[in-house]
Amino acid sequence: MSVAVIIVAAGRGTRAGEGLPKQWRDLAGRPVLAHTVEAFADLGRVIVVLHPDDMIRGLELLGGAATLVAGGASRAESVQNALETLEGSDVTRVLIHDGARPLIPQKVQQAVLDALDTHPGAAPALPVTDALWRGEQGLVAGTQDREGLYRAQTPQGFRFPEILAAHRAHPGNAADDVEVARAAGMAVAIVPGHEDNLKITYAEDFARAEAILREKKGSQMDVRLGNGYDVHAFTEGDHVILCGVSIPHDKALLGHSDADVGMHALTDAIYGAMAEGDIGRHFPPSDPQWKGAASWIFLEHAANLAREKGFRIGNADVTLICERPKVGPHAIAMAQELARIMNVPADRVSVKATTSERLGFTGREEGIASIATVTLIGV
Ligand SMILES: Nc1ccn([C@@H]2O[C@H](COP(=O)(O)OP(=O)(O)OP(=O)(O)O)[C@@H](O)[C@H]2O)c(=O)n1
Ligand SMILES: C[C@](O)(CO)[C@H](O)COP(=O)(O)O
Repeated sequence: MSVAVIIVAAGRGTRAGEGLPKQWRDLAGRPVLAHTVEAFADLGRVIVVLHPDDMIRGLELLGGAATLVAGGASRAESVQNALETLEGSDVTRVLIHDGARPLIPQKVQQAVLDALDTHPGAAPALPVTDALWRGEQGLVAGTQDREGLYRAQTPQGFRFPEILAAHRAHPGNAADDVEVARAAGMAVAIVPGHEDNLKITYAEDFARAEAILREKKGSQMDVRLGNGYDVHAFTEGDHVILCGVSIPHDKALLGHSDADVGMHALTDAIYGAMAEGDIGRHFPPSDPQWKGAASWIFLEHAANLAREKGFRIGNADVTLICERPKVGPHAIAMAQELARIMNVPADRVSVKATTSERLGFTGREEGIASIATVTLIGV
């Protein structure tokens, strides 16, 4: 079973008022959309549907953490655009989620996926608990029986071929994908939703979402800090590889692997935060299979191990210490490459450089040193 998650975020958020569309506004220090994407990081392939005007912003925020697709004029069109990109893939199930629901609990995602074992569609919802009235001109004009009424949430999950066919057949203007699925005759199971899974719709919803996040973080805080340090000496050559980026230079770095000193420091920082030793413990230099190895193998292993142990990478900060080559022009590409390998949003990774004022071995250009710091956050 291969799962894809479609996060629709191509709307303009008009009801949330003026300013940036709600998915790009700040929620506890990061854009709403960064929270939403991160909530699905462990599930499978993530596709984010964006307004065509937002594609560059999306690339900067999400880097390699998601595939970006341009949205349409309605939510249903946006969803269909994403579904079409999956045709011919190995995806068998899709979860379709509002980018504006950043606090989606993992147990709700799992309940939807589990229900797809027995139903072609499944979606979370909460029973209506308040009394319902009809109103006219500010007066109560009657009551409405609430028996059997639910407040619909996302992610709404479906078997892939059926929902693609349903969207293709639908005339448009559906409130959600359950409506599209039902129009095609698909049975959709209701699974328990969650009060935290609010859809940010109006400006005041941001304060509610912040409060929920604060409460969650307070009760779950398990933050680990790791540091890493590495040095590689120069040898003859015509380029160096730093944080996954190849830079022409009049020397190369000497090492058992590709000598990517920045990536090694970062990898050791992740292992360190988990008290899991260092690269040498997981990839012994005595083992010939790692000779000349690309360092992304080490970094990816450390990041995956962190995830397996129940952590997400909060942020990573790498400093390269050298007189030459100049790192500045490559720093953004380096940070994006590290983010892609670790599968974290690009705004959580920093690469910077300093000289040592011509002092010491780095000052004499005998080699390059690197230090890295990382936080791991228990989830
Ligand atoms: N053409 C559209 C319209 C909506 N959405 C997405 O569908 C989700 C639910 O829609 P809603 O909350 O109504 O968002 P907006 O359409 O942005 O809000 P508004 O109606 O206030 O403008 C949002 O994540 C929104 O970005 C989308 O991807 N494409
Ligand atoms: C899909 C949805 O979130 C279900 O509650 C909702 O229908 C989409 O948002 P809107 O406010 O109805 O546009």
